[in-house]
Amino acid sequence: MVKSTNFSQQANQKISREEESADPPFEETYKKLFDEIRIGKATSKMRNYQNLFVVEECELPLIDLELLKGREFEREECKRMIAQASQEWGFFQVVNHGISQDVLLKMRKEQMKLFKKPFHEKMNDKQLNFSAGSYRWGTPSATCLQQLSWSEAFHVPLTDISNSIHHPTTLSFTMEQFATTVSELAHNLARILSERMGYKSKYFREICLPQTCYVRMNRYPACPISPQVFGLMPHTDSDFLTILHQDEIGGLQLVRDGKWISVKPNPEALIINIGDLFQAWSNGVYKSVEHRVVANKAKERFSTAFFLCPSYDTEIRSCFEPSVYKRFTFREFRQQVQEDVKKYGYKVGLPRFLVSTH
Ligand SMILES: C=C1C[C@]23C[C@@]1(O)CC[C@H]2[C@@]12CC[C@H](O)[C@@](C)(C(=O)O1)[C@H]2[C@@H]3C(=O)O
Ligand SMILES: O=C(O)CCC(=O)C(=O)O
Ligand SMILES: [Fe+2]
Repeated sequence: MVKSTNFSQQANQKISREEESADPPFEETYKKLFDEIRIGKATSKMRNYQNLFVVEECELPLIDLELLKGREFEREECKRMIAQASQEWGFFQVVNHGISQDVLLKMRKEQMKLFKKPFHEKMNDKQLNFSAGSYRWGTPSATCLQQLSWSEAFHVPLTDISNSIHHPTTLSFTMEQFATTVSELAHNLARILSERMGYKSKYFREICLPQTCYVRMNRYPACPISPQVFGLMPHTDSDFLTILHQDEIGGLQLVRDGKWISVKPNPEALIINIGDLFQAWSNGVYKSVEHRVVANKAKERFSTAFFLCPSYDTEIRSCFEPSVYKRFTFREFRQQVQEDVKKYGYKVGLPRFLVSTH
């Protein structure tokens, strides 16, 4: 009797410990993949995969958006730099971007509080008033360690953010402030990039609506088996453009001239990257570049991203002929990505839509 009481007490303690843990249960859920390490399969695969260890650190092209408020020649120079970085790097960073440090700081603080909640609460949270499926972690489709992302995220459409304001909390209020200001910046950048291609229009304002644009709050827990697993596996973004704010930990890497390079963190700057849809629309002029996050062995890391996406029925076609890509709707693109991820464990992306040359 004494024994069984002890046992149930222990079990209860274990359950409450598990319930209280904020970290997703990576090891338990992906036990099979972790067995790869024990039998030595993972390391040899990793070596073949891509060189994870030798990466140079770089500073992304830095653009001061204050210039957009300057004289005609300053405005022109700023726009030229934005277009040039989008063509050559697919990535750049901006300062004096109009989103106050106060909003960025508040956003990060609220995000940290949110992720501190016990795992089961994040999975089932009713108080947050986000749609089902907003909370994501790991990679359900992973068949090997290289396809597993050691991270958790809240992936929230702008419409959910506006709705959450009906049950005001500091989190919903801060997200609304963040989303409104960052969304405005995204639209301004999209307009500049389209004007540089000769298009003066409200195109992006008309097609990118709050239902399909979203804010993604990422948390990368410290990962004891880094670098055998990524914080976020290599991918390109399925949008027009992404605006990212990362903390001082570092870990974001991108492909430049065929090599992986790591981005030097600058918490005052916002990182902008071109997504697949801008590459298709610009007929390959602006580049959607592969990037990934390397998990940190000792420290957790946070980032917040805004994705500028069109409504699902929008047809994406290139702004000049002959087009490198077939026309596709955003819905078709998303479906193809999901199909590929399910089938192969990774996203194929734009190459699926190339016009065949024979
Ligand atoms: C398995 C995958 C889903 C994803 C593309 C990827 O191959 C790797 C990362 C995933 C991610 C993360 C950020 C964005 O939410 C997302 C839309 C993206 O561009 O890369 C998703 C992809 C997805 O669900 O399409
Ligand atoms: O966290 C980062 O630095 C990158 C996040 C990212 O690439 C994404 O959410 O698509
Ligand atoms: Fe990304």
